[in-house]
Amino acid sequence: MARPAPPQSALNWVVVGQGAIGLLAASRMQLSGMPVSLRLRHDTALSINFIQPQQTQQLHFAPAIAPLNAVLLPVKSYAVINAVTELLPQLSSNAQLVLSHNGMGTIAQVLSLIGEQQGLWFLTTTHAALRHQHDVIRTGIGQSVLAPVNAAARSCREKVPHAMDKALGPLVVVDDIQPYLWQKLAINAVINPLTAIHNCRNGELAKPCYQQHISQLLQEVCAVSAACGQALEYQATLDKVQQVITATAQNFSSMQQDIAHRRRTEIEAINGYVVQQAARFNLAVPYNSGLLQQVQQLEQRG
Ligand SMILES: NC(=O)C1=CN([C@@H]2O[C@H](COP(=O)(O)OP(=O)(O)OC[C@H]3O[C@@H](n4cnc5c(N)ncnc54)[C@H](OP(=O)(O)O)[C@@H]3O)[C@@H](O)[C@H]2O)C=CC1
Ligand SMILES: CC(C)(CO)C(=O)C(=O)O
Repeated sequence: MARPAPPQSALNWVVVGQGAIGLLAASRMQLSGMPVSLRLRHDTALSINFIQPQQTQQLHFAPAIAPLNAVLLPVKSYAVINAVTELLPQLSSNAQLVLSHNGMGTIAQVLSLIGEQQGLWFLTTTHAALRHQHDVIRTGIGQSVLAPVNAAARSCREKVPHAMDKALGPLVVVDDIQPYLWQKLAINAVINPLTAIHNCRNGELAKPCYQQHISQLLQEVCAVSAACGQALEYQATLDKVQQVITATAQNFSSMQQDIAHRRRTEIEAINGYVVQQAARFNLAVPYNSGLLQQVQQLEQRG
C-alpha cells in the first residue's frame, strides 16, 4: 500500500529551460510576486525582456539551487525523458513536477522514473509565446488545463494549482487530463504537419482543398481514440479543429517553424503516437502514417 507523502513545505518553483513557454510562465510567476528560478543547461542566471502588448519589462532569473521541490518542465516532448533523468538526483523526495508539452506518450515513462511520493502533474496550454535572443514575446493569450497524474500530486491539490494559475492561467483543474490531451492531439495531428508540409500559416487550412484530407486524418484519430478508451466524437472534434484554424489563422504552427528553422519536430509524439496506438489495435491509419513519413523526410533534409 502507498505510504502517505510527508507534508509539503513551501514550494520554491523552478522552470526548466529557456524556451518560450517556460520563460512566459517564469515571467508571469515573478511578476505576481512568486520566487522562481531557472534550471538551464549551464548553471547561469538569465536576464530577458518580457514583451506584452502593453508593456515591456526587464526580468532577471537566478539559477536553481538543489534540492528542488517544485519544477515546471515545459520542454519539447522528445526532451522530456532526458530532462527528468537529469533532474532526478536534485529532486526532493516529495517534489512536485509539472509536465507541459504538445503530443503524448511521456506520462507513463515519467511515472516509472519518479518516486512514489513525488507528485506528477500535466498542464496543457493554449497560450502562445516566441523567444528571440533576449526577448520573450507573448504572442497569444490562452488558457490552461491542469490535472494531477498520481496520488502524490493529488495530495498537493492547492499549492500546485495556485502556482500554475499565476504561471499559465486562467486555469481549469480537472481530475483526468487524458480527454484534454486527446483533443489537443487531434488538433495538432491536423494543423501541425499540414502547415509544415505546405509551409503555410494555420489559416490556409480553412481552404476547401484541404477539407477532405482533414476529414480523413480526423476519422483515423477518432477511431484510435475510441480503441484507447478515450473516444473523441468526430463532428465535435472537426468543429474544434476548424475553430483553432480560424482563431490562430495568422500563426505559423510550431511544426511549421521547426521545419523552417531546420529543428527537430514533435511529429513522433503527435502523428507518430496515433500510428503507434493504431498498431496496438490493428487499425489502419494511412493518412497519419503518410504525414509522419513526410515530416520525417523534411526533418532528415536537415
Ligand atoms: N511556444 C508556444 O507558443 C507553445 C508551445 N507549446 C508546447 O510547449 C512545449 C515547449 O514549447 P517551447 O517553449 O516553444 O519550446 P522550446 O524548445 O522553445 O523550449 C524548450 C527549452 O527547454 C530547454 N531544454 C530542453 N531539455 C532541457 C534540459 N534537459 N535541461 C535544460 N534545458 C532543457 C531547451 O533547450 P535547447 O534549445 O538547448 O534544447 C529550450 O530552451 C512544446 O511541447 C510546445 O509544443 C504549447 C503551446 C504553445
Ligand atoms: C494549436 C497550434 C496548432 C497553434 O499553432 C499549436 O499547438 C502549435 O502550433 O503547436
